[in-house]
Amino acid sequence: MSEAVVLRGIGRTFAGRRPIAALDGIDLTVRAGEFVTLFGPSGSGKSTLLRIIAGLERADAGTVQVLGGPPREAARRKDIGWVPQNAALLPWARVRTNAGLSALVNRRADRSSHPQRVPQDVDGILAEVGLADFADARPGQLSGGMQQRAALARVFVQGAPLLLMDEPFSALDEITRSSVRLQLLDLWERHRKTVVFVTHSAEEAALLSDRVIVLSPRPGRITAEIEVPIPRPRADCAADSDAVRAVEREITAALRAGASG
Ligand SMILES: Nc1ncnc2c1ncn2[C@@H]1O[C@H](COP(=O)(O)OP(=O)(O)OP(=O)(O)O)[C@@H](O)[C@H]1O
Repeated sequence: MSEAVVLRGIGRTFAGRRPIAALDGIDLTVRAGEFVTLFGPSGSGKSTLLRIIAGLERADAGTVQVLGGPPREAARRKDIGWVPQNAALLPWARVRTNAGLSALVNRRADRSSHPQRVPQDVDGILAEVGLADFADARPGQLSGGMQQRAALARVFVQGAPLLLMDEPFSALDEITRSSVRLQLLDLWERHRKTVVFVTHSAEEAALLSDRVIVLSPRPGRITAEIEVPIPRPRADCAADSDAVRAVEREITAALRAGASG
């Protein structure tokens, strides 16, 4: 399948005494294996859109197709992995258990075979995120950055073809954040899952993404789509290469133009 997510005319208004129009007329196709970032001001509906793709929130208008069907079907098949802002690891379980848990639970919950979901080797992925020596540690023994790397390992072990990440690094300090970001870049370039990512960092969006979708202030509408032409693998171009800086400037300019238009 070449299209992982297809959104057509998506709108969402939250009811209330003063209804809040969060999203309006969103048309977006995410190709299988693409890394797409949603970028926009606070309140532009990024999390709402991610939740609609995950099947956690309904759209009032438009249609949503995820992996060829309704989002809830994909979620029921455990074909969607979610990375939240906080690592949300089980404090009493070792890192290896945490990383393997969702894959194990999914296997038990649903024994039918889903060719798109390929659970990965736990220790192999922990090694890829640099946690091989901490597989037997408990989350409390890890730094914040290491905990978030364990959360990344967990979602890659799960083997879901579509990963949704809602500001996964926003709670980290800047130095830790740039190192975990490179870890995700490396992991993604090896595994090439479809990712829809939300961030407030133009630098992060430029470094990680194939394409950046810029949203206007509320109600969120797509005001720009920026293809990132930086060749992969990108680990060597680190955060301060001229190519990343140029894309970062383009994203920031598009955000400003969308906010004023
Ligand atoms: N359950 C809800 N009930 C009422 N209003 C909501 C609900 N969820 C979101 N909203 C409103 O919808 C708008 C979009 O929210 P959303 O969290 O999707 O934006 P965002 O772009 O992710 O923001 P941020 O960057 O600050 O996380 C906001 O004005 C928010 O207050």
